[in-house]
Amino acid sequence: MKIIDRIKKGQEEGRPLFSFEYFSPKTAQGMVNLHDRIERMCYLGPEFIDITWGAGGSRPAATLEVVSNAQKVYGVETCMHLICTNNPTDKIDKALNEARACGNQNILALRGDPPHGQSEWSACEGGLNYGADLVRYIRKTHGDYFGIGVAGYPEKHPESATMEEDLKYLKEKIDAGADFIVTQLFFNVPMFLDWVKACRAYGINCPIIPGIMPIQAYASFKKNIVGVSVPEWILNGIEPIKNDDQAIRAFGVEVGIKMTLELIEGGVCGIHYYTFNLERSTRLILEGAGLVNKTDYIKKNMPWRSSFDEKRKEESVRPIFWANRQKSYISRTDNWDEFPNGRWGDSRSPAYGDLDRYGVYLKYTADEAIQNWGSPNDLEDICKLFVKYCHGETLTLPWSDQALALESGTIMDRLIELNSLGYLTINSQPAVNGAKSDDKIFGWGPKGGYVYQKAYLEFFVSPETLERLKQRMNKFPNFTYNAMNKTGDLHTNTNGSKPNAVTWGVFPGREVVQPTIVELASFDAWKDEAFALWDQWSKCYPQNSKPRNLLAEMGQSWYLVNIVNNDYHEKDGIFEIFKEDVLAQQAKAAVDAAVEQVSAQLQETDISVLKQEADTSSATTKIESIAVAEAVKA
Ligand SMILES: Cc1cc2nc3c(=O)[nH]c(=O)nc-3n(C[C@H](O)[C@H](O)[C@H](O)COP(=O)(O)OP(=O)(O)OC[C@H]3O[C@@H](n4cnc5c(N)ncnc54)[C@H](O)[C@@H]3O)c2cc1C
Ligand SMILES: NC(=O)c1ccc[n+]([C@@H]2O[C@H](COP(=O)([O-])OP(=O)(O)OC[C@H]3O[C@@H](n4cnc5c(N)ncnc54)[C@H](O)[C@@H]3O)[C@@H](O)[C@H]2O)c1
Repeated sequence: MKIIDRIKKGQEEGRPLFSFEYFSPKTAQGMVNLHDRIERMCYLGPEFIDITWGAGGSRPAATLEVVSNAQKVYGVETCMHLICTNNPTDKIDKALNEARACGNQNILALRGDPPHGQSEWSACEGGLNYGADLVRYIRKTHGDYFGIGVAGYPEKHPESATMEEDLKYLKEKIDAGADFIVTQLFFNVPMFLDWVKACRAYGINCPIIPGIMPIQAYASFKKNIVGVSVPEWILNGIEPIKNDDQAIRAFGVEVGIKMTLELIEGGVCGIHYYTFNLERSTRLILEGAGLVNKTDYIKKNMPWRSSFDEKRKEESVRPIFWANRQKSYISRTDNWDEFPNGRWGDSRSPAYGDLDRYGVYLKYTADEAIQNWGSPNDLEDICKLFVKYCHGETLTLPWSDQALALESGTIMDRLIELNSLGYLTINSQPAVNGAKSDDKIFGWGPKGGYVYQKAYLEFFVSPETLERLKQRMNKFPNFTYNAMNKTGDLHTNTNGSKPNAVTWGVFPGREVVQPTIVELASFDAWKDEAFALWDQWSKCYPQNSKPRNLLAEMGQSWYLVNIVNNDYHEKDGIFEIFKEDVLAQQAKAAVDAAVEQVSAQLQETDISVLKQEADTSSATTKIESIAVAEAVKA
């Protein structure tokens, strides 16, 4: 059924609808668990769900797999996003035909952002220009079969010069045959309601569904508010609790409930929730706003819970005797992957690794990249850039969106040393042996706890340096490492893929929590993105230029390595493995300095004088002194 018909029915019945957005997961296990999650969330009663299309046209097969399963297996009305970026019309035809073949009848038609490394939008060869062109194309090729939604921007699209211009093109999309609008996320409800009035005044009369993002973690909140105005009360509420994931989620639910109620009050036809593939916050918002009935949900979805006594209903800890029945455990809890929001999360989670809804990519245009990172011509230039980043002289790298965290200050000198040696670091954490959870530098999680970390380093190295490192590894029995190049050539001493907890916390009255793990499956998924960033960075420079060739070649041949020192008592132990390089560098520096000193002295000494002096010495001494003097001068 078309979404527009569902919206009309909801409007006739006077009930506000709600819907969920998901993205296609990065790992195979994440995909399996997303299906479980979608199935469970269907019991909340969304009118439809939609699945994003990876930026730059990446992983269309994964999008289609989720669409197909949701539509066919769970029977939930599903809307597939489709973009023009990197999608010539033959690919668009293929996607539409496949969507149609699995019973899908709804498309969110989008232009997409400019391809990676490009600051301005241009269509690909054989592709379409704008969202409106895609709407027209779908209508031309499939008539009325699909219901079509388009994107709207309550704070205007960043490329539009004025709101007037933005509304003009929004209307063009509706006139081209779109049925409804879903908006970009926002936090200011009165501003949204004013924008709806402006749309109506402009003659845009179709249903407009506001899209809102439950705040579930500080990092993703920060990443997604670029260009979005956030009311003071939200900013003031979030900053003091930014290191306490549990408090952030609770606050996010509070914000979500308030916005939902205000929007319903403002007369919207429905609300679209950007779930980021997580479940709990969205469910709590819907319950808090009275849009779903908690008891009904538990009865339908978790019959085992409703038969428990009251005290056990909120259980989310895995009893020890379930240890070997992960699937039962996972599907019995709705928040197994939600608290606390770790650095990389768990690769089994559908939400794994995505702080951005449409995938990881270089956040800068080519001009900005060149301005930020210069034009490296050789390895030395690249090492210098990484060293500058560690010094705080440049605030980002392609792999690091933000300046070094406070905790990295404690190992900054060591990081500088490593980068100057050609170990290009992109992530790190120092060892911590029981800091208080409210510690200004290392603390996280609820108050009254203690937190721990194993030292961790992640860096790129040349194949030759990797070989040298591997040879040293057996002298460090507490170290585990994984290394992979772009093609997936793996070197490891981890013997299998068991997750290694590298950050954990002990808090009053709850189980030990381990937000960050290192494991092969997530490393494997991450490495594709890490190497894609070399490629995207290289494309910021003109073809055949030195920087372009250098960066492309490094992305092709270098390895991404992570090392964990499992003995978290050793504060600086992880750096011992690089000692030989440091000593060699120091020895080389000493020799260079000595040669420089001698040659400076010789500059002042005339060789002819030496020759004269030598004439008075024995023949052997004479030849030796002249040879030494000439060699040093050379
Ligand atoms: C609800 C929602 C879902 C999204 N899902 C995805 C997703 O799954 N994958 C993804 O990669 N991205 C997604 N995006 C991001 C979206 O692709 C970008 O915001 C993109 O930059 C604009 O897409 P659009 O369809 O709104 O573009 P358009 O409507 O084509 O507008 C883009 C810009 O061009 C201007 N414009 C339009 N027509 C013309 C014209 N004829 N002449 C000159 N200028 C014109 C507009 O004013 C605007 O500034 C989503 C955005 C939203 C709001
Ligand atoms: N190993 C894996 O399995 C895996 C999987 C996914 C992502 N990642 C990593 O996650 C990173 C982003 O995640 P995050 O949430 O941990 O970020 P974060 O900001 O929470 O933490 C990054 C930490 O690394 C430090 N750091 C940042 N840039 C650095 C650099 N260039 N050199 C040395 N230290 C640096 C920061 O100061 C901070 O302490 C990616 O860049 C990637 O390295 C790793």
